[in-house]
Amino acid sequence: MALIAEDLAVERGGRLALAAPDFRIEAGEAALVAGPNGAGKSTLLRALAGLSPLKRGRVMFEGAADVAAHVAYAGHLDAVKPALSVRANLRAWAAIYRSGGDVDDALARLGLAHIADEPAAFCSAGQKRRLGLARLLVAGRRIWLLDEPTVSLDAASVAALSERIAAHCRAGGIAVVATHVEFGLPKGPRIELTAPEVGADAVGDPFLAGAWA
Ligand SMILES: Nc1ncnc2c1ncn2[C@@H]1O[C@H](COP(=O)(O)OP(=O)(O)OP(=O)(O)O)[C@@H](O)[C@H]1O
Repeated sequence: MALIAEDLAVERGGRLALAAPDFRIEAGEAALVAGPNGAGKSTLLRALAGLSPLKRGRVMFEGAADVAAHVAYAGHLDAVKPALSVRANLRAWAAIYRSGGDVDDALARLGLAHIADEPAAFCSAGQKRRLGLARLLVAGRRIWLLDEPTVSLDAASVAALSERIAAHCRAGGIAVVATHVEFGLPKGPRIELTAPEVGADAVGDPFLAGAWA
């Protein structure tokens, strides 16, 4: 019942973007993915979601390699359709996941019931983020991948998110959370990433190299 990664490496733009330590996350655990800007946190989540191909290594869930089929991914972009109502946005996601997830229950749990019939275009940044997180509740997937989920959230919403993740893990789910802001998470491994070493021929980060000065 564990999510296991071995020898993972991913290239983006022709350069090594991720070289992750091996990890094993048991059912009921939440893993914290930590590391400085550019260390590969988003790349790791994208790889687990099947959005970035592996250069090396393997990922397994319950002994099989089709990890992406078990994943619900909340990335940096909110994927909100502004012309649709808040409820219609979530219904569309429930249909995509074919989960039969309870849309109105998810809206209520994320504090969005009062704006369910408003166009999503009217949502504030935090409300859009909560709508993105409500997708997880209707997805019916065992593995939640969350990339900086606290961005734009107020303190009450961070506490509610923490409780939703805890409930997911209590039900036997797994969460993989990349965050610079450590908030209350269920127990689980800490996956510490460092930026892969760049070869002498590689182009470094011009910002970090001081090229703006
Ligand atoms: N679309 C892309 N094309 C090429 N390289 C990319 C792309 N996106 C990210 N990278 C590179 O991949 C490496 C890892 O980036 P990633 O976004 O995974 O880091 P991160 O740890 O999530 O950073 P942050 O804390 O800033 O969000 C960085 O060196 C980055 O420059």
